[in-house]
Amino acid sequence: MNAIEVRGLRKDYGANTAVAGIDLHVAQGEVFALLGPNGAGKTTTVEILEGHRHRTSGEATVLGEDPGKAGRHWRSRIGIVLQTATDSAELTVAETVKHYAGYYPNPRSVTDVIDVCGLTEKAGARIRSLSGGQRRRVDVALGIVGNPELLFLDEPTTGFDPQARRQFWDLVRTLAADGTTIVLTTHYLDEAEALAGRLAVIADGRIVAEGTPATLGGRETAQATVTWTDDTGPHELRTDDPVAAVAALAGQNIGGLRVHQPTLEDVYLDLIGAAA
Ligand SMILES: Nc1ncnc2c1ncn2[C@@H]1O[C@H](COP(=O)(O)OP(=O)(O)OP(=O)(O)O)[C@@H](O)[C@H]1O
Repeated sequence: MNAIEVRGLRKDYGANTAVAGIDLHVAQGEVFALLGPNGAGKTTTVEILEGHRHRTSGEATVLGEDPGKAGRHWRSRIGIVLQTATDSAELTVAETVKHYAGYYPNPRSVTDVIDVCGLTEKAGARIRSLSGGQRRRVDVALGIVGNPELLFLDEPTTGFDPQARRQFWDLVRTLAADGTTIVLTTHYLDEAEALAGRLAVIADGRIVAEGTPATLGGRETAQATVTWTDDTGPHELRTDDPVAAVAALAGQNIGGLRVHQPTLEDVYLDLIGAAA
């Protein structure tokens, strides 16, 4: 059974359509990323799946239940890390995590959660004394302390330094290896590429492409660009066969040889541009 099944999902705010009929599924144990520009409908979609917003129409099943009707037990099986940070500023990190653990029937060990989120040194520090990135880690700790089967991460690494981002990626991989299904929204293409098994791009409330990071938008068959310079000047060649193009240059007096395969970001920007 899939962790998430969505058919024809739609959300209107008055005359404004935020989600315009989305079909998607997320398999159990999968890391699935939702990409898209500001206002595309990612948060609305995810909040409907979390049971925090009502849909206008369409069908949604999350862990076997309709998120619009599911109750407390269902909620305890889901972890959520929202964009907005927690604010229990006077409590310490350990107190906050312990407090949240109390809401769940089957919580993880508070010490383990603090450790896996890289907060051990800050366990006794008050939340208000933490940096932005450290607070974000507390948000993640609160999202996973209930030992969720399904974890929603909404732009989880915004404000992280590069090292913290890598550590967070390791944490997501650890959770995924334990069998947690993860739905990630992000604006970082490298993050989606590093973590997601599959991803979908939303623009204007619709899914405009879906695939693996390697195949999204025809990336694996897209042309490469070979550039080089010789004594007549710079050259650029778009080709399906960059190996043959480079081989043809062997033995010639050239410099600055480069082969550029489209990155996930190139493909994404093309998709978004085409949808606009
Ligand atoms: N409560 C609301 N009332 C009216 N319109 C809303 C409401 N929430 C979202 N919208 C509109 O729905 C659309 C989709 O918003 P949403 O927050 O889902 O986008 P997003 O893809 O998550 O964007 P971002 O990357 O900026 O977080 C936007 O046009 C937004 O203005």
